[in-house]
Amino acid sequence: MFPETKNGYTYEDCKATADWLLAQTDVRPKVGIVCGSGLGGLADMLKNQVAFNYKDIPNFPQSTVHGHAGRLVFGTLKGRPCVCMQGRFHLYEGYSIQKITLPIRIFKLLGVETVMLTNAAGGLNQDFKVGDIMIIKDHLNMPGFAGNNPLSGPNDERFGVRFPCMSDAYDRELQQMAMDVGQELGYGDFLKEGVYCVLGGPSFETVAESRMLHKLGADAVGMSTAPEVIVARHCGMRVFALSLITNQVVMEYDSAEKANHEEVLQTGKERAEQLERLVSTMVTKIDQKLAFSIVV
Ligand SMILES: O=P(O)(O)O[C@@H]1C[C@H](O)[C@@H](CO)O1
Ligand SMILES: Nc1nc2[nH]cnc2c(=O)[nH]1
Repeated sequence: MFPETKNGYTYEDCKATADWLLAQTDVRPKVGIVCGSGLGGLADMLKNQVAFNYKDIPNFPQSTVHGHAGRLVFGTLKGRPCVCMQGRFHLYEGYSIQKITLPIRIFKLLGVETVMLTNAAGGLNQDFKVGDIMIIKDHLNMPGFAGNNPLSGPNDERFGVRFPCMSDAYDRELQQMAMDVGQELGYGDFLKEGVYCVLGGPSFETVAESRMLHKLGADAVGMSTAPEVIVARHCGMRVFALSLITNQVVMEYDSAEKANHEEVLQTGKERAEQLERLVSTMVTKIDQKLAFSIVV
């Protein structure tokens, strides 16, 4: 059976969860990280961990997907206080769009200022290869086109405005920082940028759908991230996101390739180390930048 779905969480629901967490850890995170399919190793990098299983956190959904451990981990990444979702929620798990994005509002109430999201995605851009890391510069929110937006329903101004702007959703300074860090780390050959398209899943795309998405300007397709980004921007957090291109989307009828979750997880394993180094190096630079802006 599908997990329980609740349509809408109040500010008080989110605050109760955030306060429950804050009472059990001294970590006061400034950066919140969401790990995509097979990319949960990032959370293991945190030192001085205080970790919670999702099933023990009030109001939290449960992870049901292989490759999503279902733990919220507080700790320090290279000395910087962070909180990390080792596993995210997806629409296809049967949760409401408000429920899959609930942790982002909890991030906000924990004091997070910058959200960094990773995901596994299929490559539509013909110049992309499996193993490329795509810095997301924009998204196509297909569920939103059909009226399924995480901000649907009553708006609570304590989170943000009724009609938030999304033309600057992905922080341009952080995109540039990722490019610079990637170059420094020698990732130039496999670091790309592009537009991410979210679909509801869980079925992968037909050939006709993939061709359509490519024509619409999508470089990669997945089943997450955009709803989280909308909620993060609504409540004023900075956003950085990247996709690991885990498979090439099938665009030809005579192709023998078949998309599958095992390939997605396998590619995650092969690129995990580089991806973790990119994100963790950025965290140290974001922190320096914040410290600098406070001094100035
Ligand atoms: O959580 P992400 O977006 O990384 O997960 C992707 C989309 C599906 O959940 C799964 C398909 O293999 O990977
Ligand atoms: N929709 C979708 N999600 C993915 N996640 C990882 N690969 C893919 C893909 O090819 N399509």
